[in-house]
Amino acid sequence: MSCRCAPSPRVLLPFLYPSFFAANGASLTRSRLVASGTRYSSNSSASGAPAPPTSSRLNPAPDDYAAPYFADKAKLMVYAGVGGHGCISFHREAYLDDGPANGGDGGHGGNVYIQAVPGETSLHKLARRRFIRAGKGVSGQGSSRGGQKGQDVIITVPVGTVITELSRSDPVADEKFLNSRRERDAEAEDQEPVEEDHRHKWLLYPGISASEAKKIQVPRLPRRDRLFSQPKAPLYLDISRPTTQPILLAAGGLGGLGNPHFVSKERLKPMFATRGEQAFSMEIQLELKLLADVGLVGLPNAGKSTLLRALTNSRTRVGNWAFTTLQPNIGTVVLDDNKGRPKITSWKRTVDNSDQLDTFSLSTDWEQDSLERRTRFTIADIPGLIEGAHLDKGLGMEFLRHVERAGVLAFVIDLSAGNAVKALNALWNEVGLYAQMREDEEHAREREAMIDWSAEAGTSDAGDRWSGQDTTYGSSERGVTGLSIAGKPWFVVATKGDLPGTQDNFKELTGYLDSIMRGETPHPSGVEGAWTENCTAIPVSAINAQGTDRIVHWIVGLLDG
Ligand SMILES: Nc1nc2c(ncn2[C@@H]2O[C@H](COP(=O)(O)OP(=O)(O)OP(=O)(O)O)[C@@H](O)[C@H]2O)c(=O)[nH]1
Ligand SMILES: [Mg+2]
Repeated sequence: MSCRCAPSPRVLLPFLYPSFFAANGASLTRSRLVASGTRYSSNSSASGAPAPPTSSRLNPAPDDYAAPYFADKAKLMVYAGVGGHGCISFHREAYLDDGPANGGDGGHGGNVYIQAVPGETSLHKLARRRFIRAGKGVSGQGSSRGGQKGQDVIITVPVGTVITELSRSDPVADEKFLNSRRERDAEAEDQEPVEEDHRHKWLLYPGISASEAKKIQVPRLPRRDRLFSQPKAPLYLDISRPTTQPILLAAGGLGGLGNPHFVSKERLKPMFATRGEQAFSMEIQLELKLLADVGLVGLPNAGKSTLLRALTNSRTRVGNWAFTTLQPNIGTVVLDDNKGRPKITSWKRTVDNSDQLDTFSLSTDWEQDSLERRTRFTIADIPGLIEGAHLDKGLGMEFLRHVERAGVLAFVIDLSAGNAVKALNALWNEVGLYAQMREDEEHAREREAMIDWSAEAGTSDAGDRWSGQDTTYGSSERGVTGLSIAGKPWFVVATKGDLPGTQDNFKELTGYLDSIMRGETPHPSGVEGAWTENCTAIPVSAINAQGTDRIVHWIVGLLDG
């Protein structure tokens, strides 16, 4: 078992960090500590400063944690259902053995939808599945009985999921494209277009002989449009709010037509029906970007998880070694205990989109802002970053996407682990490189979206193929600038303030932050116009729950704007 943090010596905390002991209203964390059986007093005098206990909720044994299943990436092959075949049948009853055609139509194939629901928090269930298939349409039957429609499938994902199309196969669109090209070529050469052989799309009556089958003249295939049009390629959905209605990913194939559809004066007994349509399939990549209000960014072993435990009820793993946290953890700070008066009064902007069905675009004209009392906010603790994370050192930067959308960034710096200013600059450097990487990706995707890779590109019907589709597919977040992360409000949580010899480090850090606020020193990311308004450093001893109340108040102030 690895050693836990050693009990700190009795330091003169109230004199060194007066803000630990600033009166801040009711203590959120104190009550939890009392509940956990360990009593601390943040007003304890220097002489009575409690030594951290050997084991507590904030200094737990390395095996005292809860790790829910979590996956933030998944790749899926999505298959819509194929249509059921039409039926070739004739009415029969006593004394009428050769009645009229009565074959039923095939059922349409099932569709695949995607929907973001608030209860979901991870993609781990989808990450284990490679394929999602909607139901096939059932073939039609005699006595004009139509086949049942294939079962639709709804993929439920957490809010904050980004869906990117990797590839698609649409047999119907491909065939349409080939037909139009054939017609164009024939027109260019001033010839009659060669009729396409549609025989493979027909079903012939099984009772007829091969020679009879050869003689059968099938009519032209009726022109039919899919009930639902496919989203425009390449699909890119950024679902940052719960979707009130599922979003279509893959439309099922049309059911085949039964033989009564082909009855005519000349052909009273059609011995054929059409087959069900082939279905659309698409490979998609799902990427979850957790939507926390606050993101904790820090070097490994800085004390991020201990801080999360001190601020919330989270039971994330804490250990005295680097990379204790291997996957993001989310904790919730409850501001309103629902027992009457809220502990802290805070307001948040909400968007009223109740009339809208497709609510996945980030900003549109119909949005109406309104104020709502904030009763809680969430904090994301991610694995530690190290210098050179952008070169894939340590766990790399991939977890930074979970704080990319956070309203506020909290840089957690260990005051006992070397120069705090250097650590802060190293973190901002990695965050800045990450932001740049994301912007490059966005630009590449924008360029990609401008090129129509579909088989129908350049044909006249390429436009109307997608015409029924809502244009809000795709993210309005595109075109982010260098301020996407550097423009966010941020502050520093200077942890492990209880350890001796950390005061000078803290002083240097506050001096550095003051000079940033005064504009004498550039923002640590080096981005022009970055947020430098109120970047403070809050000293805490998370292991003793000292100074953590101030963080809650500070965050609420930043979130309220
Ligand atoms: N003395 C003291 N020790 C602390 C404090 N906060 C955290 N620690 C200790 O620092 C060690 C690392 O804490 P963690 O919370 O696991 O650090 P982390 O930043 O989450 O680490 P990774 O998940 O590896 O990135 C543990 O042994 C904690 O007990 C503090 O305020 N004071
Ligand atoms: Mg951790």
